[in-house]
Amino acid sequence: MYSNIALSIGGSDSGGGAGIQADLRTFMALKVHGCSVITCVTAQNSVQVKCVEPLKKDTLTSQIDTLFSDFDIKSLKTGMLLNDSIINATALKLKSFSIPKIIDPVMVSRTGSKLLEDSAINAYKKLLLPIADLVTPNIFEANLLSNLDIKNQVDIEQSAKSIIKLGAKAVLIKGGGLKDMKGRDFYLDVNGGKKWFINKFINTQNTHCSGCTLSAAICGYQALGFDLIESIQKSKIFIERSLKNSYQIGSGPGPLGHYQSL
Ligand SMILES: Nc1ncnc2c1ncn2[C@@H]1O[C@H](COP(=O)(O)OP(=O)(O)OP(=O)(O)O)[C@@H](O)[C@H]1O
Ligand SMILES: Cc1ncc(COP(=O)(O)O)c(N)n1
Repeated sequence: MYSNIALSIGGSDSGGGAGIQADLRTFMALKVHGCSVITCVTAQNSVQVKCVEPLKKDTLTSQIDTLFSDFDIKSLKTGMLLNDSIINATALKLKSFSIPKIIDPVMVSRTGSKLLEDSAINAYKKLLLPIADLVTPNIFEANLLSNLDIKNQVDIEQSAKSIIKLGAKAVLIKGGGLKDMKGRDFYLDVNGGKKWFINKFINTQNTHCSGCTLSAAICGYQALGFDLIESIQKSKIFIERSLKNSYQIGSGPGPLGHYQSL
């Protein structure tokens, strides 16, 4: 138990909803040991992100070096990376690790605050997509990565093709930003493999951290040895159950109640 190790690289959410805190809860639910590399500290609750403070570059890279010098990390995911400098430093380090890398291109919080500077989108495209084994954008993020204005399922498939052309080995576009598409995500890989992954719609406002949880679950299942497709399949079940267990802790959307897998 807990002999498999996964790593999350992202921001701290002081409200305990999203970011590193959500990822560690997810890893724990899957009985995977979770390590964390913090990129930024956010002061955040269920209705706002009050401030964001990035860590110094050396503090960031030192966290990565320290972990990899001792632990046999089986998979990793990235979340909030905020700016060019963090993206550059992270990409440079990650290039040398041949473990599954899931890139969750977090750009804006559920409460509407920017978690990625506008100028950093090019760095995402140039440096992170080419080293991604899977990238998991929502509709807003897919629009920016593919320069499209997605309106329907056909556009989602078109956007996925553009993202693969940027170098990602696979992409999973979360359809929830479109009407009647919550729970429906489109997968495409570099070999032309494609599939709609679908879970039941859960009627809840408490969806803070659903994206972080999905990418962390995929990363966690990969740390346990499942291949990418199996990991996505299992993560969709995990998400549905965790959404059913979601709860409210403040006046805004609450977090998922991470489902304890057996
Ligand atoms: N109400 C819902 N019912 C069922 N599945 C949902 C619901 N909301 C989201 N999902 C699923 O949860 C996962 C995360 O999707 P979502 O669109 O919320 O990501 P996101 O916008 O990146 O989330 P966030 O930025 O809040 O962390 C996807 O697999 C999606 O299909
Ligand atoms: C540190 C951090 N990382 C990610 C999110 C995105 O989650 P959400 O879209 O639910 O606000 C967040 N709010 N904070």
